[in-house]
Amino acid sequence: MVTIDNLTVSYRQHPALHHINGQFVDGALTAVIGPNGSGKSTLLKSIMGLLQPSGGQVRTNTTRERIAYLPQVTEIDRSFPLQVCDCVLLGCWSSTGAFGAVSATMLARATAAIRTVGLEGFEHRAVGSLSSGQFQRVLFARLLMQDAELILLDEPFNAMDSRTTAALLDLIHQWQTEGRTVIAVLHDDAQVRAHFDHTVLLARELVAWGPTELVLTEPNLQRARALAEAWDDNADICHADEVAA
Ligand SMILES: Nc1ncnc2c1ncn2[C@@H]1O[C@H](COP(=O)(O)OP(=O)(O)OP(=O)(O)O)[C@@H](O)[C@H]1O
Repeated sequence: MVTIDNLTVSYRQHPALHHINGQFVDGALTAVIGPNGSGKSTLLKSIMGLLQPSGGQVRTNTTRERIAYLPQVTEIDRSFPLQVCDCVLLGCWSSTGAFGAVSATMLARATAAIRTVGLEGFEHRAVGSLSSGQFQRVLFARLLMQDAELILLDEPFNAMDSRTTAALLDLIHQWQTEGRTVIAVLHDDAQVRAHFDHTVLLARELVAWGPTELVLTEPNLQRARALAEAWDDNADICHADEVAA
């Protein structure tokens, strides 16, 4: 469903991803891991089409409407006055449109999604009044509404307690049984080993991609750390991969 083809993505001509190649397994749970600044979020944003490659391409055989993307919680502004139920209903935005009416069926689905993530009774709470764990559950309920084939999650368990993490991991496994493809940026190796069959290990370049037990080896992890430490953020700009004007 998603093929990465010699992908280079740069910010101000400094590559955050450099000549990445690989294919995500359809219907699998794949973790994307690597040291800080290794290009994990950049990969997800590139798959979502939010960033323009400076070289290569991302190929997906699904439509944009069937891809769901959950950014890092720090990138989401929840200061606007929105109730939990309305926030969850935004998940079916592609079928209602910006000003479309919400049908009784959609409302029932939203209520069911809120129940599934353990937030029954919170339907009319303002999202700004929720704890970060409760808000993450709301965002997962919104993902449930989207009925996506491909789900991209950027550090979904960051700062979540173990109960919330376990509940959200259950949902991710449920998505897998429904045949959905999940790609998640994660930091916890033990969690990846326990729950994700496939792993992509990045350090701006690709260190390893394949079955988790073959990727998360000490030599691979050491190589990723060494590459990250050797990286110079103030290096000269890279002209080699400039997009032809
Ligand atoms: N909008 C931007 N403008 C300039 N540089 C950026 C931008 N976004 C990311 N970068 C840089 O690109 C590199 C890769 O960033 P990215 O966020 O993809 O890494 P990451 O692996 O997700 O990091 P982390 O684990 O810390 O979240 C970093 O050096 C980062 O500073």
